[in-house]
Amino acid sequence: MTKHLKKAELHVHIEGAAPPALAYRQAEKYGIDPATFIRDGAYIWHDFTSFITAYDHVASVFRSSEDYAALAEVYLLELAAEDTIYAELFVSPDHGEAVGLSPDEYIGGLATGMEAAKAKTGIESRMIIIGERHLGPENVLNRAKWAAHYSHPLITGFNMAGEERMNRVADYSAAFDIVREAGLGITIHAGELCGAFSVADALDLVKPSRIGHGVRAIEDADLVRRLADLGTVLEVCPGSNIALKVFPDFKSHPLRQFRDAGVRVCLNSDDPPFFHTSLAREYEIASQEFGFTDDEINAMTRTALEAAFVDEETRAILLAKL
Ligand SMILES: Nc1ncnc2[nH]cnc12
Ligand SMILES: [Zn+2]
Repeated sequence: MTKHLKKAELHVHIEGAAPPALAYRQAEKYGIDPATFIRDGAYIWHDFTSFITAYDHVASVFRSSEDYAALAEVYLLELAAEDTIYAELFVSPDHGEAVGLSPDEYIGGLATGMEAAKAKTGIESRMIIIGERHLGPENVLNRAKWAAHYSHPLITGFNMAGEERMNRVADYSAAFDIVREAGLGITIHAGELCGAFSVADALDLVKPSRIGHGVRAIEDADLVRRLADLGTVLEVCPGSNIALKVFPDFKSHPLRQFRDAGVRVCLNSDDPPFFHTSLAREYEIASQEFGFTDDEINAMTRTALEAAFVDEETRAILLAKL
């Protein structure tokens, strides 16, 4: 049982964490037919492309600062109730802009929810700005320029998510140069839909301290050694990988191989209700499906806190809670 273990989440997309019941109520509030993306209390999708479409539908029913405050608070309270002490939320101002919310309104709403959850439970959280790869290099570059100049104490990092099969990492490297120069922490989705070359591109051109997923690096033994030598942290999301058919089952999933090869790994939930999971369930999967002991799982949580995009004082407080 991993219920009692302290937990940390470094890889969760905020709109992807919306409980279907909340998204349903939001749709009704704005006169949108929820049947286009929710059936029998679950989100409707069948592959990565339809997942992204469903994700965009869910995002489109959050239309005000208050909606985003409620979403962040509901999700963080859920995490805190499962002994989570720290969470980084991937936030995408492009989704706010798609429904007419300015970045100020979008970020301000999320920050209100994060502060409310901290006041109620003590859970610490930060925001990581997402550039959506499928919106194209120019869009991601503009988002990076915006992130580099938008100073907010809860925004501490930059990430690129979205359709990995579109373009190459090289097309986006200028965006990462800008946010690196601005002092933001850097992580990037790679090695999820594309193979080892995508992780190698990320290491060569983006030099991230963490990689979202990264799991298909397992296809290249030299690359696995390189990840171990560099100390790059993989934000592993086993439930997501199985749901999206990156691997057919947990037996084929390389989490243990990475850990045994000395690659730094931590456990994450990605878009929990889409993949019928939660952070607590990912911890349980690590125990039940991968056979990790409590000590081994605690070591992954420690890795997450060591790799978190927080100031050193906050990191020391979080590590002391473990
Ligand atoms: N698993 C995932 N991969 C890439 N982009 C995403 N956006 C939300 N979830 C994602
Ligand atoms: Zn992700």
